[in-house]
Amino acid sequence: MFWKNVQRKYALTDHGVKNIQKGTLWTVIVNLVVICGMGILYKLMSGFMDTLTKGSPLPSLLLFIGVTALFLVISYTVHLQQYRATYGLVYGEVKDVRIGLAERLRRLPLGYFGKHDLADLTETLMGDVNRLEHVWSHCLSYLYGSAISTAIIAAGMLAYDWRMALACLWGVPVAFGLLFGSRKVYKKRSEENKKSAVRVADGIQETLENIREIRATNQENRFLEELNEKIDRNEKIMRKGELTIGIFVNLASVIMRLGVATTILTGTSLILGGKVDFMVLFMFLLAITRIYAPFDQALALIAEMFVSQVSANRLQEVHDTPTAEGTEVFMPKGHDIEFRNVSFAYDNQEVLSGVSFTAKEGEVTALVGPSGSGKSTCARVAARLWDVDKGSVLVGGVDISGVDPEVLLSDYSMVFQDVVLFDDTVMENIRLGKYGATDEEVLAAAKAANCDEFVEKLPNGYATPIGENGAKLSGGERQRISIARALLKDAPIVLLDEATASLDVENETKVQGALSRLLTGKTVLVIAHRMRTVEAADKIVVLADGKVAEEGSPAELLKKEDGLFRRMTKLQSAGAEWSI
Ligand SMILES: Nc1ncnc2c1ncn2[C@@H]1O[C@H](COP(=O)(O)OP(=O)(O)OP(=O)(O)O)[C@@H](O)[C@H]1O
Repeated sequence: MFWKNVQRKYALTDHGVKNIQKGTLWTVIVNLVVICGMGILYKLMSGFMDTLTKGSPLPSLLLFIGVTALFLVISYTVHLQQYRATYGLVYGEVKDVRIGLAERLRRLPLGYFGKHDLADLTETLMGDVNRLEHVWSHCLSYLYGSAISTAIIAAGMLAYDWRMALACLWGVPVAFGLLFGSRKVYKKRSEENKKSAVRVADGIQETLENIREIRATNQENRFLEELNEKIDRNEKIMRKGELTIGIFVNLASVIMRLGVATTILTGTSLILGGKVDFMVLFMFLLAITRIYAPFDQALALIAEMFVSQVSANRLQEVHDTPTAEGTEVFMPKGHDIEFRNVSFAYDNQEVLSGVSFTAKEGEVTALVGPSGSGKSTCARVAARLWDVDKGSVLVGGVDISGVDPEVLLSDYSMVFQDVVLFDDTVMENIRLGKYGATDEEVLAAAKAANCDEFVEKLPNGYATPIGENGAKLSGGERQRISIARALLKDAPIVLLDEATASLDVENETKVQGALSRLLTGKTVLVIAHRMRTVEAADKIVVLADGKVAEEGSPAELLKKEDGLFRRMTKLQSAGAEWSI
């Protein structure tokens, strides 16, 4: 129960908590071995005292050298074991926790990423894990081990002389009580600290990502001033936090050290009263240094332990968020996509409400409607990138909310307007469409998507790296890579979001040819802003305010006198005649 709590509280893996247990055990052994060393010293001293006071023969030096040498060997061995169990094993834990987090993030529904920005998640993966690593390696085992060994030593001391034991030990519970009592203050400071650090990271990321727009609008100074302000505020919050922690930790350390003074005072008065001899005081003074040493180390880090709670909670939040799970068996009867009374909301803001329509296999179904009417949301929901709130989406009669997203998505090809590319070569970016595709397959898909024309001009052809998110390519070139990916994947369902919008007329005509090859016999859901894109569609679903306003073939809808589709088509043809 105790260890389960520790595991959850400090976001440890099963393996990690076992390492902490091991580290605790070795810390107990180390502390007890060191106290035995004190015993050897005490024995030597009392031998000398007896020689001085009672005239006993000098203790055998050879025996003491032998015992000390043995002690050193044992001490070295147990310290090494403790080091391995605390520092050594923790590095494996860091790796496991990061991999576990990344795996979890991979399986989370997209909605989660809408609520957390990139800087925040990067901070969790890197900063929070780093902070916890320090606590796992430097604090937990030391603190728990010291608590156990002190309890054992304290029991021995109390049995030997309870007055001296109390004089020695009273500072430990008081100091730790003070620190535990002030935990809330640390937590508050550290939450403030974390928020302001994420705000700085956000500000830097936003400025770098939007540097083009910032320069184009001459807003550099304003952005820099805002960033400076965030950095200044963060520094002030950090200083305030450090000061608060420093005050409590130093106060606790002073209280604990007062134990030395009370031991000397009590020991002296007991010696004067003839109740104990000097060697008892000497023994307790030796013991006290050993009890304080590990706690001193823990004291310096205990604040970090409390502060790390905020990081652990952030990690735990990722682990507690339900992942998009489902069965790995997906055997639909055909690939019709059926929306049954689907409602969906982003952050309680309903965007789709009671949407019902069917996109048939072998047909092109176009989603049209005013901006913000919910077309892209429909496409995302159709691929389970988000889960619906009410109703259901069926593919070939199977409710997709019960299918593992990875398995489901192997049946989808997607070409969206905002193409995502990786900092790799053209070849590898296309190969992403189909895991393990041969070079020949990749080149055939690239050719069909009309990529040859721009790739020939690149210094290393298909082996040319294209920069972060394809920064070295034009919008049309990026989109052709995305179409090549979809062609390579050749999945039975194709989602297109204005796939040819960034192409010039000549390229659009060429790519349309490739697209028609891709679309033959598939279930195609096209999101179209330009009405001429959907002239050849088999069916049109018109969305307005998240509801289906009209449905039918283009010809049927054009006949509707006061229809939305007819009005939009008319408006766009009027727009086409207008020019600067
Ligand atoms: N990630 C998100 N979080 C919150 N709200 C969102 C998110 N994505 C879209 N919305 C909102 O949902 C509504 C529908 O957006 P959606 O992108 O589906 O519309 P659309 O019809 O595709 O628009 P457009 O034609 O302009 O691309 C809009 O009001 C939009 O502001």
